[in-house]
Parts: sequence; C-alpha cells; structure tokens
Amino acid sequence: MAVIDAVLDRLLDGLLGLGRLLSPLCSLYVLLQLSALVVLLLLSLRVVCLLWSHAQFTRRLRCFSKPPTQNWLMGHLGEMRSTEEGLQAVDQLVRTYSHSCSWFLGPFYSLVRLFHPDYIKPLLLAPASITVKDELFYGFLRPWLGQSLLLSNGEDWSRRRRLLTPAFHFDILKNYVKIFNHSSDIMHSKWRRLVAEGESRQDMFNHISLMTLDSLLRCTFSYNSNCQESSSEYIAAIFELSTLVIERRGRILHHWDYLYWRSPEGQRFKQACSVVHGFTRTVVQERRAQLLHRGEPESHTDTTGGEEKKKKRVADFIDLLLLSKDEDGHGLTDEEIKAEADTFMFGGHDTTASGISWVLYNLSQHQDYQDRCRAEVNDLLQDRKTEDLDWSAPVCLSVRQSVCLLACLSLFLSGGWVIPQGSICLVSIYGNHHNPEIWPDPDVYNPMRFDPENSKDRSSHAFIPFSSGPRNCIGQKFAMAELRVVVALTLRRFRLTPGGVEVRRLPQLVLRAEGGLWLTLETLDAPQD
Ligand code: HEM
Repeated sequence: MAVIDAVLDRLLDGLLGLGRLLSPLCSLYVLLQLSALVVLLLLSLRVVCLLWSHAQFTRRLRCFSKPPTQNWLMGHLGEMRSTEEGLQAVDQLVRTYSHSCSWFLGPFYSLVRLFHPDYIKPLLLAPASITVKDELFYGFLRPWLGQSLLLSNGEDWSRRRRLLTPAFHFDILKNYVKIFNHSSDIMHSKWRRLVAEGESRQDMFNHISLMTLDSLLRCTFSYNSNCQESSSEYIAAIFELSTLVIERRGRILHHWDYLYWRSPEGQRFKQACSVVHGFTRTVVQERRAQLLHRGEPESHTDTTGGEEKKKKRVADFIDLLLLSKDEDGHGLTDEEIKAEADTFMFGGHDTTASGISWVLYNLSQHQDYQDRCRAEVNDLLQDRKTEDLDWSAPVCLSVRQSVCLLACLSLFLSGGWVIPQGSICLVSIYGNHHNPEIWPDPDVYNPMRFDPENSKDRSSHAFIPFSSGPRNCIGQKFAMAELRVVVALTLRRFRLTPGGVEVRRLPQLVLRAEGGLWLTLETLDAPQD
C-alpha cells in the first residue's frame, strides 16, 4: 500500500508540476471538456425524457390497434403515400381496423387515425378550444394565408368566425348565383369552340379550376380577371402556391424552415406569395378608401321574381368583411381581411373544382344516371325564358382527404376508449366515406344511397365532406350552390363520356387525378321545351 501511495504522490507531483507549467492552456481545456460534458448530459437527459414521455404516450395509445411496422425505428414512416396505391392501402386499413388505428412516424411522432363516424363525431363536435389545428399539417400554409380563420385557434378563431359567418348567409349567397351562371357560360362557350375544332377530349380539372377561380375572384373582389381565356400572373401564383405546399409536405428536409427558404422551391414560394399578397392588399386598401369616401357599398342586385330590379354592383366578400363589426364595435384590420380573402381563394377554388370534376367523371361512367340527372335539369328549366339557374332551382363527393386536429384535452370515445391529451388526430374523411361498415360496397357508384329513405339509419357523421361541428367549412353553402349550377348547366349542354385514359387518383389537399381527369364532350342541342 505504501508503495502505491508513494507512486501516486509522485504522479500527482508530476501532474501538478506540468499543470503549473501549462496552467492557462489547461484551464481552458478543462473548461471546454466540462462544457462538453454538461451539454452531453443535458442532451442525454433530453433523450431520456423524450423516450420516457414517448413510452408513456405509446402506452396510452395502446387501446388503438397498431398496424404492423417495418421496423421499430421508422414505424409507419413513408407508408402514407399520395398515390392510387396509397388510397388502396387506406381502404385495406379501414377494412382491417374499421374504427381507428395508431400510426407512428419515426420513433417520437404518433397519430391516431379515425375512420368511423362513432369515433369522428365526438372529436369534431368537441368545443374548438379542446381541439386545435395541428401545426405540422397546416403550418406550411401560414406564410401564404397568415393568421386566418382556417389556421387560427382559441378566442382569436371564435372572434373571426363570428365576424365572417354573416358573409355566408343565404341572402348574401343568392346574389352570387348569377356569377356562377356567368362563369359556367364562359367555360361552356370555350368547350363548344374546342369541340367544333375537333378537340372534344378535355381535362376537366384544368377547365373547372379556372372556372371556380374566375367565379371566386368575382365573388371575393368583384374582379373580372378573364382568367378562363387568358393567363394571369395572380392565377399562376395561386396554382404555384397550391403545388408548392403539397411538394413541401412530401419532402422531409423542406419541413425545416431554414433549409426551405434557401431552396429554389422556397424562393418560388416567396415570389408567388408576394404576387398574391400584393394583389389582395391593393384591393383591400382601395376598397377601404372607397368606403371612407362614399360610405357603405352599394346594396345587392335584387333578382327576386326573375327580373333584375337594380343594376348595382353586388356586394362582394371584401365589402362585407370591411363592414363587419364584433359586439364591441371593432372590425377587421386590413391585414386580417387580406388573410381571410387569401384563405377563401385557397379553400374555395380547388375543393369546389375537385367536387365538380369528380361528379362529372362519375356521371360519364354511368350514362343511366347522367340521363336521369339531365332529364331532371331539363324539367326544372322547362318554361323558363332564360337558361340561368337561380337560388330556388336546384350529388356524392369526398374531395378533402382529411382534417388534422390536436387534442388539447383527453377525449372520451364510445366503448371507453380515450384519445390522450396532446394526440394528433387525423380524421380520415376518405376512410370514413369508404368504410364498408357504414357504406356497403363502398366502391360501387350508387347516388341512391343519399335518398332520404336510405339514409335514415345512418350516422349524422357518415358523410362529412365539409367536416362538421364548430370548425366545419364556412363555405359549404357557397360551394354546394356553385356545384349545382355548374353540374346542371353542363349536363343540359353537353354529354360526357370517358376520355379513354385510365384514371389514377391522386390524393393531395383535395382529390385529383394523375395527369388530369380527361372526359370526351359532345355538344347537345338546346332541348325543345
Ligand atoms: C366542395 C368544396 C369544399 C369542400 C369539400 C370544403 C371542405 C372543407 C373542410 C373539410 C374544412 C375543415 C378543414 C379543417 O378542419 O381543417 C373546411 C374549412 C374551411 N373552408 Fe371549406 N370546403 C369547400 C369549399 C369552400 C369554399 C368555397 C370556401 C370559401 C369561399 C371555403 C372556406 C373554408 C374556410 C375558411 C374553412 C375554415 C373554417 C374554420 O376553421 O372555421 N371552403 N372546408
């Protein structure tokens, strides 16, 4: 022992001697080592905490079935594909699990996927303060749409919703039906010309997206862009933004803002945003100035009784938002109105275009239903002087794929199942609409499923293309009115047959078709009434 002590003493002496020699350098070195150690410790602690909370969370999600994963680390990452095969995989998932399942994206990120109305209903009907929009799903839209109705939460959302709701009242929407007729007329004139030139095979998505943008621009800004006939910088920017948002979702490295804003795609996004924002800001500011100058915007054109009584500009969404006031008499700022108008343009054109395109596609596949619908439309328009449809005049769609919400409190489902607080819930609208437990033979096109007689035993949440509950689609009535006008006028004027191209569905923010949705058009003579 004495020998060991002596050796240690010598060693220490030596080290201290060396330490004295190198003391300034050494203390820096020790400091660096210590800091590295602390960082390492903190990191390890963070990883342990993450693992612990993940383990807790996973345990609480155990009541939801977990589909098999390829490996424990990646979980189900990469298995949600935006392709026809991806949709078929959802069909399989719904057939196997029927209500819901858990879904793991890598080791730390999990979701609850819901496919059944009994599970979806409590979530969508929960107060908006309990379920908030998930940032991962919606965050990429923020630089474009700002803090608008679609992306806000809590008190901010409920104030906006109260201020915006009157703008979607039936009495207001009635005035837009003329615009829907007009935009359809422009599209149909173009189709007639194309058919006469021998180009009867057309991509419905392309034409109908332009038409819905055209009508939305008129309803929102009273702006006649002529976009159905010639290209416009604003329209090109809207299309660019819609595509870039989808691309970003699919590229994991681009989820990181730092990399995205330095990438060519991020630069294109910025450029398109500045075009869209510039346009909206100018309209809002000009209209605000007009309002201050001339007072309230002109009242609506009264079309009751079929005849126009006043030839005045129809109040558009911007007018209505400029005039809206909350209970304290406060209105929306220019920036807030800009955000809402951009959101209408985003939320209103692709969705409605997708709905109309798929209705026409299904009717082209089922000539018997197409003939029946056409006969109904012709009956309705019989004795009218004009072909235009009005509000009193006048189908199945699932154009949005999903709604993604974050549970701020635990939510109790039937059968004692609990969605734990903090869970991200993906309400699969597609899965719900293809659930064989609710819809026998879900792939068979049968519009008679919606006959009131056949619907009476079905859950109120079996069909929710516009979502439901406090955060349902504010534009539902607007969209349905436009859809009815466009489909009815199209069937009256054209026969649609399949375009001879295999259709592969492309699930993006809305349901599309790879390479477009091609149909063959045949111009019909006006029916002899
Ligand atoms: C067929 C056409 C449409 C479909 C299928 C549709 C579907 C939906 C769905 C499923 C939601 C809920 C989204 C979520 O919770 O994340 C939603 C919300 C919304 N939609 Fe639509 N939509 C359509 C047309 C429109 C139109 C025409 C407008 C406006 C002019 C519009 C504006 C909005 C807005 C602002 C929200 C957010 C509402 C809120 O959070 O309070 N939508 N829509």
